[in-house]
Amino acid sequence: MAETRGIILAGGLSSRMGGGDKALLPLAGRPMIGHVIARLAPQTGPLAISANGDPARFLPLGLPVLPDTVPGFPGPLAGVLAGLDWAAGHGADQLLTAAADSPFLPHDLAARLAGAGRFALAASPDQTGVQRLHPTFGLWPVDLREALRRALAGGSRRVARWALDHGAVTVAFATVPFDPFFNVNTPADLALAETMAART
Ligand SMILES: Nc1nc2c(ncn2[C@@H]2O[C@H](COP(=O)(O)OP(=O)(O)OP(=O)(O)O)[C@@H](O)[C@H]2O)c(=O)[nH]1
Repeated sequence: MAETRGIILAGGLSSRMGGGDKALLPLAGRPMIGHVIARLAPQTGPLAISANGDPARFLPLGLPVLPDTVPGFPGPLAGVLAGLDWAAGHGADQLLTAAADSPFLPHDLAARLAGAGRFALAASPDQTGVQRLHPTFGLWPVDLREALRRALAGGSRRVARWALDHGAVTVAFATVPFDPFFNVNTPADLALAETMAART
């Protein structure tokens, strides 16, 4: 059976939030990333946090922190690469990824993605019913990591495009009662997440 490890993508600049770590902002009594850990941990093997800078700020969460290995802030794909290298180093076959700023991710994320194939990305319909990809939520085969490394070295930053070009299938999730991939980018989103957390 395939062994899977998981990472929570928490790098990036959080510029729409005014900088700092979105992942550590308090939401319903704990850091936002705490909600993601609580939902993801039962779904996969060992977890790590993908983040840059001083790892000590994540110490209370008790998970290893993986810095990006691509210079600058090239986006979440660099975090996926660091996660794939970490998973490969521990003999895992696959990597489950989730974003730290989506505190209501599906409880059946891993099962649904794994049921679709060895490389799968999540999607959900927008308000017009069109399926939108959420490429930070995926199940990635470890053996694609050298191809991803080359793509990043060549300047590729578009997660969804790269994944679809490498055989990823998409898995559609329901948005009732709300979109489980709702993500917190701004202070207004954080306020909305508080009201959503009170209802979950
Ligand atoms: N490891 C890693 N994660 C990233 C990087 N950029 C974004 N992420 C993560 O990917 C997810 C989506 O990021 P965005 O909201 O698009 O970008 P952001 O930098 O967090 O926020 P903005 O600056 O407001 O766009 C979040 O969970 C981020 O923490 C990166 O360069 N490295």
